Amino acid sequence: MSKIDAKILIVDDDQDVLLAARLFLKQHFNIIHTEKNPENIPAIMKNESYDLILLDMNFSRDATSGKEGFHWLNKIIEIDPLAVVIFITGYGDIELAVQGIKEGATNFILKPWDNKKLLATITANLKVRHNKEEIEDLKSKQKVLIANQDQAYGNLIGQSPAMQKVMATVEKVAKTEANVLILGENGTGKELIARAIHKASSRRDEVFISVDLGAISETLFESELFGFKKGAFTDAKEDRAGRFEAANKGTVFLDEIGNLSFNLQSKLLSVLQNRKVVRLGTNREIPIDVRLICATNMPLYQMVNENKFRQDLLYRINTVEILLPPLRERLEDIQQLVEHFLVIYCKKYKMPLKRINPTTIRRLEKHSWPGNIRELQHAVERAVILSESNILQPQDFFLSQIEDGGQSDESDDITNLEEREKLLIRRVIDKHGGNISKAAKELGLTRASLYRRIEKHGL
Ligand SMILES: Nc1ncnc2c1ncn2[C@@H]1O[C@H](COP(=O)(O)OP(=O)(O)OP(=O)(O)O)[C@@H](O)[C@H]1O
Repeated sequence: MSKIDAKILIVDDDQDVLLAARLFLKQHFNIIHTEKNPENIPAIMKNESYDLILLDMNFSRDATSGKEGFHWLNKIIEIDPLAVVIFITGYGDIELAVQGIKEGATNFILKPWDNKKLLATITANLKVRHNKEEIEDLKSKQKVLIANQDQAYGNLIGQSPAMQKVMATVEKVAKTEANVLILGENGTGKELIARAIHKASSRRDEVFISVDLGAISETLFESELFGFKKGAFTDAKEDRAGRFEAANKGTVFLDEIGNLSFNLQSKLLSVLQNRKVVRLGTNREIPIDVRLICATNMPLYQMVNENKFRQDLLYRINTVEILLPPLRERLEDIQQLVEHFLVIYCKKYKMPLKRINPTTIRRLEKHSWPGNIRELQHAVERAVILSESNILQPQDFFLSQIEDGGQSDESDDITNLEEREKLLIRRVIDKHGGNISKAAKELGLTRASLYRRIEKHGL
């Protein structure tokens, strides 16, 4: 019979117990160590790591209080927080043993024991150690993932009074559990603000799950958000947790909430009211503990008046509201943002740090930035890639003139068809903040043919 690969320590002041346990367990497990004196536990554990420890509850003669057992249990957990400890106890001490489990023991076994039962208890509890290790491993991976995710979003920049006010609200609201509604045009930084609230909250070590409601179809809404059981529908090949469940103890960010149909608004409201989800294909309610942050670029209050958005849902999500002004209303932030993105992109493309002169900044301040900060970010990235010089000039940003005052349209001077096409493509891409899919749609092209034209014109 092959032995189970496990290292077990038995601590008991009764030599007979140690001997009997050792002889029996040696037949089933690789390494068995025994110790008569609990005082030696710290020294032993300094050099060895055990998969499981069997620990007597009372050491001194006639002792029955279990105090010693608790003392040594605490010591063991202090040395190895993942330790799996099984108390060895007499019939009269069951209540104490149960107390021991509350204090951190994994299980208990009664003396004199039945060998089969001892074996079954040890085998079952060895898995506990394995599970604890797996959980620790997942937790540390989660930390790395969270840090990585945050890095992709970067810091919140903005010295304009409007942004300073937003930042002060973020700081205040982060300390609470209040639901937050962030309103603002596309690309104004709604998700970045939501992440900043999460990062400054007591949930910062848990996950931040972002759900783009505009991208989830009516049919997928429930399975994506609430999860499903294997077989609940044709493609449900395995049980799956929904985003709410996955975000448990963390934050859920529901982006584009204004895009939800009336029917789905009711389903969402019911989950928010009950704080429970039911996976598709089951009846079991799963409690969820999430911080809710919603965002939209749609006029929710007007939609309520037009019966397009439920008033009760609005009141549930808007405990605190943050309004992000468009970039054209906080021009003071442009210089700082450009410098911020220059550092990021020069590093990304392994170039010496490029600079920008005041004339270029003034020119950027004149642009209306319909795609807001995302558009500015893409414009800086493009300028970093394409500009030959170390100091960026207005022309490096390919800004269209028509939006910036309306007096002159550079296309008026262009009679060459190729040049006109180039200008038009540049403008539409700028208008959509660099979003190729949207630009292609507006131009009536497929993404592939837009890419071909971008290449042809060297855009
Ligand atoms: N104040 C800011 N400081 C630095 N970077 C910012 C700031 N605001 C936005 N950004 C950057 O601009 C980009 C767009 O921001 P974000 O995705 O948060 O906008 P959004 O309002 O959620 O957009 P959408 O409405 O399209 O979902 C991101 O890369 C973000 O890091």
